[in-house]
Amino acid sequence: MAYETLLVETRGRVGLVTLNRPQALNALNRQLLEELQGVLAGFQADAGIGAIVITGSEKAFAAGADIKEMQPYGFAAAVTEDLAAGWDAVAACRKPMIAAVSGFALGGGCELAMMCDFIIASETAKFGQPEITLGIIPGMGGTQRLTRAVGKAKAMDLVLTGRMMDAAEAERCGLVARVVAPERLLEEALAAAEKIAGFSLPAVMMAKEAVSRAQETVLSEGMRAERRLFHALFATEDQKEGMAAFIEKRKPTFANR
Ligand SMILES: CC(C)(O)CC(=O)SCCNC(=O)CCNC(=O)[C@H](O)C(C)(C)COP(=O)(O)OP(=O)(O)OC[C@H]1O[C@@H](n2cnc3c(N)ncnc32)[C@H](O)[C@@H]1OP(=O)(O)O
Repeated sequence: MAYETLLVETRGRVGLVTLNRPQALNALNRQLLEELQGVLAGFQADAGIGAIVITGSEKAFAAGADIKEMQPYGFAAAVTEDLAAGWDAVAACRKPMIAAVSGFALGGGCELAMMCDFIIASETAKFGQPEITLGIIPGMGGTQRLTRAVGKAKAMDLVLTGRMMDAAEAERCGLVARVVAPERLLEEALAAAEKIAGFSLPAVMMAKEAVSRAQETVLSEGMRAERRLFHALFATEDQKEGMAAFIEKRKPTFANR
């Protein structure tokens, strides 16, 4: 299938999505959102895909939501169309997603990266929530996910000043999991994704669900959720296989059931 705003490939068990609107620094418009929703639904349904990498260009992961598309909106249209709500479907993808970020990840670009389960950044990456400079605030989860990722002080600094932070600062404050040289970015992200895709998919999905729960609830609720997911995995063939393989000193072969 051909897309206008994305390049879509599979590399082994990894689905690779490259944002592809170079003329607009990968600004996230309606068409890109619709195409991304479709691609992720396809990867979700494809038993051969165990993890997903979302990346952009060397200059920009994404420079935010498309300002030219948003500019004519009034309050009534924003509220009735629920502007930005379509991104919830992207964040709801149940397979692990890694953002491989080079260059600008601003506004919606930073928010898209934060919808992924973790971010691997090139040394050239720049993160920010500059919406305040446009007379708005983040609308794709920036005030919420950024605050959970980096804490109130840093989130307030970024959201209220609209400044950018570089990859080193983003790693120091916990937004980014790893920083790598620009030429190693995709290789590193694909290797991490392939590694994840080699594990039992039910275990991977439950691990993702359990860690994600920690972002949303109090400790006691999160502990209960973790315990139930942990118990449930003892009903899988993969648990038997994984533990038998350890005891027999061999590599496990997971069947994803
Ligand atoms: C989702 C919400 C609700 O949270 C809201 C948002 O995401 S609002 C958007 C937040 N993002 C921004 O404010 C960043 C806007 N872009 C920039 O500040 C700059 O483009 C830059 C600093 C990222 C890069 O600057 P520079 O290298 O000088 O490139 P430009 O000439 O500015 O850009 C090239 C080209 O891309 C177009 N562009 C860039 N960003 C966007 C955008 N977010 N939406 C639409 N178009 C964008 C820019 O207009 C240029 O196009 P042309 O004018 O050459 O046609």
